[in-house]
Amino acid sequence: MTSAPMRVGMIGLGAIGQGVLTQLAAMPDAAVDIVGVLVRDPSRPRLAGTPPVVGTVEALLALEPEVVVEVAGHEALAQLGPAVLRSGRDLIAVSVGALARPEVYDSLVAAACEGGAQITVASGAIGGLDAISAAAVGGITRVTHTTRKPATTLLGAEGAALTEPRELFRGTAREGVLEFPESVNVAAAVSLAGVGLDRTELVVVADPAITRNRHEVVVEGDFGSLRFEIENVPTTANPKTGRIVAMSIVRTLLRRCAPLAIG
Ligand SMILES: NC(=O)C1=CN([C@@H]2O[C@H](COP(=O)(O)OP(=O)(O)OC[C@H]3O[C@@H](n4cnc5c(N)ncnc54)[C@H](O)[C@@H]3O)[C@@H](O)[C@H]2O)C=CC1
Ligand SMILES: O=C([O-])CC(=O)C(=O)O
Repeated sequence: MTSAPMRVGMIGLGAIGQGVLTQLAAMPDAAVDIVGVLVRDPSRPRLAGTPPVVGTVEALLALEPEVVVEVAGHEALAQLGPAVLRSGRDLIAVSVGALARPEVYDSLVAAACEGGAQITVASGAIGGLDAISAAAVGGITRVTHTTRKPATTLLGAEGAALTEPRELFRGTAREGVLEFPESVNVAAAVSLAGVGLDRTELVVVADPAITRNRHEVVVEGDFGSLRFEIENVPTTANPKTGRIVAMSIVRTLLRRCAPLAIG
């Protein structure tokens, strides 16, 4: 017996959104149907094969997705996420740095409780969230997260003149994810898995010698210690964003209906 494909709505059709469509197109056996995508301008011509586009969250929910994916940025998650959750649909989010604003955190959690729905933070450009959240059960003493991206990615034209790495930020994850809303959402994910946004130490470095987006996380606690490093190939559409982010969305969707779920 085959079950009906999972009905998925998506908010945003930029580097990650297009990446999700491309990955799914290469997986014809994946039982995932993107029933609609919320975009800023639905009248704009789209590539052949693009799912139906809509211009409001109400129109997206009218397409009856069972789950909605947010890949559109902090403001979109803050403004549109509550309506999705209140309608009873689960929300898979990547712009998780938005939760550093207490009022956004509170409104998303309240809407999830009201709708009986769940917010899942996709692993996005990072990994190890499962181990960090397990370690948090026993007690974590310290978490440091260092993000290095190519200098031009973080500084634009000014970065081209850099001859050595420049530290752009050192402080709490809460401050950093709001200062770099398109570059270190991963630090918010690590924080929420571990010791929270105020106790997670974040460093952001613009590095003229690298071509990939690097994240390094070190955790110490009762469990022992953990060191996680990843070097992400940037997407062509948005060099701040690694290719793996779209892959993580597809993986999160497939996990929802898999008989065996890993991690
Ligand atoms: N957790 C993670 O690992 C990562 C999270 N991100 C987050 O994902 C966001 C999206 O990343 P990309 O796709 O690379 O950005 P992008 O800039 O390529 O695409 C974002 C798209 O969302 C659309 N959009 C924005 N607000 C919207 C709204 N209210 N309604 C409909 N569409 C809207 C924009 O028009 C744009 O097409 C980033 O801003 C960042 O916050 C990005 C990379 C990694
Ligand atoms: O793709 C990455 O390297 C991470 C990123 O932009 C983010 O966390 O916002």
